[in-house]
Amino acid sequence: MKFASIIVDVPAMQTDRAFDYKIPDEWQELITPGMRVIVPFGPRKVQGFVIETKNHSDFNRLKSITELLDLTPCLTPELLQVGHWLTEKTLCFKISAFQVMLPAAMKAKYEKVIRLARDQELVSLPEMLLPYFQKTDQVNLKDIEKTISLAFIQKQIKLGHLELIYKVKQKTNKKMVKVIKLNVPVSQLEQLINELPSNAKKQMDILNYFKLNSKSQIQLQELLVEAKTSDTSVKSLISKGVLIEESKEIYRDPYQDRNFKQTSSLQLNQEQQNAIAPILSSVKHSHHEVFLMYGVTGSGKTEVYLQSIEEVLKNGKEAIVLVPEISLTPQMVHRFKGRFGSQVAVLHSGLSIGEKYDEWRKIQRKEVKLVVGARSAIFAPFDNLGMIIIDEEHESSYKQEENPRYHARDVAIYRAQLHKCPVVLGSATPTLETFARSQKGVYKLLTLKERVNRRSMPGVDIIDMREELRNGNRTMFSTSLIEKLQDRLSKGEQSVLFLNKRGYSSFVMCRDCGFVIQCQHCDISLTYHRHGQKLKCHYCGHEEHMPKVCPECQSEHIRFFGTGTQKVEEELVKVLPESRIIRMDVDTTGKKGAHEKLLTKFGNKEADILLGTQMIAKGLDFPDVTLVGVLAADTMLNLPDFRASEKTFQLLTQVSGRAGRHELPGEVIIQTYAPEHYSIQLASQYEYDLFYEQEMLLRKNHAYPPYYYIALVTVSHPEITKVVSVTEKVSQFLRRNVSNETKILGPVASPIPRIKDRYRYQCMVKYKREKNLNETLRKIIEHFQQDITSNDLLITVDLNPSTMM
Ligand SMILES: Nc1ncnc2c1ncn2[C@@H]1O[C@H](COP(=O)(O)OP(=O)(O)OP(=O)(O)O)[C@@H](O)[C@H]1O
Ligand SMILES: [Zn+2]
Ligand SMILES: [Zn+2]
Repeated sequence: MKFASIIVDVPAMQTDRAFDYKIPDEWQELITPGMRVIVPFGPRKVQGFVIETKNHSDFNRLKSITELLDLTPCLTPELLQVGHWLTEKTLCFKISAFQVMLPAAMKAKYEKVIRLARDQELVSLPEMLLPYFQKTDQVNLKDIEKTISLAFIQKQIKLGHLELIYKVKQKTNKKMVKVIKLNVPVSQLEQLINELPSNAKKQMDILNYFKLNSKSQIQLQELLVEAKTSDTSVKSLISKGVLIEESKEIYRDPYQDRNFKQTSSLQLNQEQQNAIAPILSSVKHSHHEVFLMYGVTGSGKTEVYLQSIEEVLKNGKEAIVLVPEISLTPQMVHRFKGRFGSQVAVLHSGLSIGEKYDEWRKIQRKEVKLVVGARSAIFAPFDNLGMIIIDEEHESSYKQEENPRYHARDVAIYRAQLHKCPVVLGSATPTLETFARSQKGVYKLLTLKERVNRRSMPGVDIIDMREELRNGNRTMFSTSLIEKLQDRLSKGEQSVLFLNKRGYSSFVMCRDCGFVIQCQHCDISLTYHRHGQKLKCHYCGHEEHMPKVCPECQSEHIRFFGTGTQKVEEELVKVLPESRIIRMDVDTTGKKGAHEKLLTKFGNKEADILLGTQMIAKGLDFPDVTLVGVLAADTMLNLPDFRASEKTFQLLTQVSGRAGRHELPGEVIIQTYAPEHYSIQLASQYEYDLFYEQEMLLRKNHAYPPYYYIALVTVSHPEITKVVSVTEKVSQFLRRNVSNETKILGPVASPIPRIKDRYRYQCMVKYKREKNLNETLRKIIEHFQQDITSNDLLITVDLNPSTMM
């Protein structure tokens, strides 16, 4: 192969295509699609992905590939295909699609280097430059910039004295350690020791160490400690040829030094057996199918995953398990490592860049068979996939909120089709989209109605906080919650207190009657804007003034809301001074490993109450937790988001599911200002099916998913007039180019109308069928290309947004 088609790392519309390069003779056998290379591109060198090799190119005067970064392709042929598909699906650049599939460590980083121009004689350089180029012909721009102005350097470049080049740097490299090996047979050691001069005590210690432990190699660091010896003694033995030193790559293993208790398969109950049978059959017949495993919390879904995977591995295939970032708790990792040991790689954002890179390479080298990870693990470079599992499929973290804006579920289904293997989506509260598909038979529905061992679901009490206020309780804890917390304290049982942070401080509510101000056109709460004391609707643009009294009951106690976990903790200590509290939020879990430490502490019963935000809502399975309290159930209901009710229902169900999972029965207290709201009522009764019906009706009436698809176009620019006029043009163009059934809403200011000094406007497309929509959207971006490249305009398109922000 003489030529390669390459996608270069220049994310722009004009460069979003393959470029041909010559393959130098010595690499013609070496280069295959999926490898990363360095190529000249204009004045600089950039990283690129080889997507094809060929014997013929339609272009002449091609440049050559300069450097080869991989010897094994980092993208398999299948992942290359996934990349092309992602580009089509999410309208992203090809380069972004390829890069998102790789660990951050492999992304190129560029360094600007100033080099002495060819033929440039040192003597004719301006004097101030001399010190830099005495010993070398190139200097980092960063270093030279410290003392010499950029303008001066630029002038020198113009004069042809210097040139600026871009050098590609790799972010992280493999971690290497020094290993010391014995270069003689162990049997000779005795004799060698005797031959050493008597003052070479340390060298003797080293040889004795090898002899006594009958080892032939050891890491240098370990040897120094174990044999209590010094670097110089090791060196002299190396110079004598007794030892040799080698560099060996090691993995940064975040779970090293950890023992995972080995577990084995449990006897499945009847419901579990019914659920696993069709999955196993699909595995056995290499048949692609999407299953929705709809099972209440604690019904044993994870055990079904584990046993399905066992079958996959037995067939010599590989599996991917996605879990939401925040539930990638040690508990979850333990369950997989406990069953599959070293066959498991773990990928999540708590790992360092280097650790992630190492876990990824274990997959690439086929040293593991299974990956458990957050969203991006869906791109694990397995080439013989036998199953993909997405736990808590309703979690919004499966959608990436930046380019490429993909949903892991879509990628999973696409990959599983290519590999002819099943996808299992699991949840106690599936998204409406997914459940609707299972009702239509697109996905196969598997149901687990009961908790394992028929344990009952915890009873739920809804506490009306308006009532509490009327009775003179101005604290954030209801009388009933405090009583029950006290009861648990006296019995030595544990409680979980959950504060829903999302949605705080943005909506306006009456503390006396619970009335929340909503848009008269959209059934969505208005957002409070401190600036100008205004309330705005982010869907239709409607706005009004912040009222002085409640429009419903005339009370003056109308205001916007806000409380943090820290505040809750302070208050809690006041009412329950004897309780031991662990607080988990962004502040206490910022440090690496903190999350895990706090949970372990709680698990060891070193605390009575676990207080936290979203991050404690999922996946936790502690036997002594018998009480769950939700401090403000309705905050999320008021987000400007048509999924607000659905998300509230999901969250309440998840949190309630943490109580009474083992022998002791559980209880749940939900505090709210909107006790009659259907998503709170139905969550408290574990009535997913009824919730589904009711919510579907609303979605139908308001033309939202799953009845309609949504595409969101967001325009941003530092000048508001520009933003408005572009968004207006975008909306008009869309209106002209879609069918009658499709609705175009906008232009309207985005829910967050300005970020980092850029104004944001949006336009929403609601459609059922719109075959050419992607093409139309692409045309829009192309049309504004000039403004995008040179005038700081940004147009983002999100097909299927999970938030409207
Ligand atoms: N067949 C079984 N026999 C005995 N115990 C089981 C069985 N299946 C699961 N369990 C146990 O029941 C508990 C709940 O199961 P699991 O965590 O798998 O449920 P889940 O549906 O995944 O829960 P959630 O969605 O709430 O996280 C666990 O402690 C698990 O070990
Ligand atoms: Zn009121
Ligand atoms: Zn509105």
